[in-house]
Amino acid sequence: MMQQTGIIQERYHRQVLLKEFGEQGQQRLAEAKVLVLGAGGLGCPALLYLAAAGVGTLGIVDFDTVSISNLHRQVLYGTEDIGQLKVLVAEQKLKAINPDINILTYPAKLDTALCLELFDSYDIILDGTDNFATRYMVNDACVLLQKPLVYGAVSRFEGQVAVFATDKTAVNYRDLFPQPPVEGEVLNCAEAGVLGVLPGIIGSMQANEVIKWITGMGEVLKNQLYTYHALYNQHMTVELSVVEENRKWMPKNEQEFLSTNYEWLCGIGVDAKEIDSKQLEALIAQEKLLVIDVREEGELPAITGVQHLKMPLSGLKEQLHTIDADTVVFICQSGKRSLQAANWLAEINTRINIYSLKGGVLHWKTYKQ
Ligand SMILES: Nc1ncnc2c1ncn2[C@@H]1O[C@H](COP(=O)(O)OP(=O)(O)OP(=O)(O)O)[C@@H](O)[C@H]1O
Repeated sequence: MMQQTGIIQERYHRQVLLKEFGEQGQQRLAEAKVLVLGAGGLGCPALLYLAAAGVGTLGIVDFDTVSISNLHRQVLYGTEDIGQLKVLVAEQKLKAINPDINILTYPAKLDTALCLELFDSYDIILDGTDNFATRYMVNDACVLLQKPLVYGAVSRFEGQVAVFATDKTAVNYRDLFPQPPVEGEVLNCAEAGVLGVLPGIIGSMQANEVIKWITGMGEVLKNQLYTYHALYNQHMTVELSVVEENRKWMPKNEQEFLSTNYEWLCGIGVDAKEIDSKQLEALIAQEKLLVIDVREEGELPAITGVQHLKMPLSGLKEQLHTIDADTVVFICQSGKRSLQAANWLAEINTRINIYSLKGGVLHWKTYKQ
């Protein structure tokens, strides 16, 4: 036991030497539980440094397997790992670096239910994922569960880092980016490219923020956004503040969170927001469905058999902010105006599940006969 303690002391000797860190810092790391989301470009360097530094428990979530185009930046993997699950290779490599820590792997695609299941048992979350749907979801889960979140992102030669803390004055991802970008506006690494070393820098910075948060050393990037440009060595720290207006569509409780479709609100599957009459009948059987008829006054046939609101398309834009329900279905005569209405609401609302009835009332009436 004495000998093992000696080896452990030697392993961490150079960081324990730092008076700001010391034995207390090492102890705090050993007791900490850190969850890393995504074992890709950002997750790999972050995991390497967190494991090497002696974080007691590391959780890793990723559903993906290693591919050859990952290898220039995902430094935990080698050519022989192609085709293997990232979390399993990562676990093996990290264990070889530091056998004294616990590693828990989750080979799954993170969704709302998994966020609620996992986040609670960790002290801090590091987001190394690469898509907007996951970032908004992770942010909202961390706000709901009061978990600190270390955010990072890279594209081409630029990267950014921020820490979303848990107190009332703390900024979160929605203050920074109120709306997901429209489809195609921001390209991911696979489309835009990325210099391999950049996620190395940004992921390492995320690990540094985690270590500072846990040990209490220095200052974390709370209410600040750090940006870095690798080509010109330009960097900037911007002060951020809470923007209440940006938060109005955030889920207010776990139930609302679970019923939010993050992929859909980020424009993934936007074309699928039309439903047919059969799907509408199934939705009507559910509670909290709001049906809105966007035809103008006096248009026939009338909608019967389901409670609904009348909001003619001509005045709808002014009324959009009053719409509040888990699920809304817009209906018009043939399905064109209702699709327009659904798009308008989707632009300003990131929480409601919004649908348009394909074929409109005419199709629905025929279906019911
Ligand atoms: N919802 C999610 N649940 C679990 N893992 C996720 C989720 N979203 C993204 N990831 C993981 O985050 C990692 C992000 O890594 P990175 O940005 O380097 O891109 P990549 O998907 O590995 O590669 P490329 O974009 O070049 O195909 C990936 O390993 C991906 O599988």
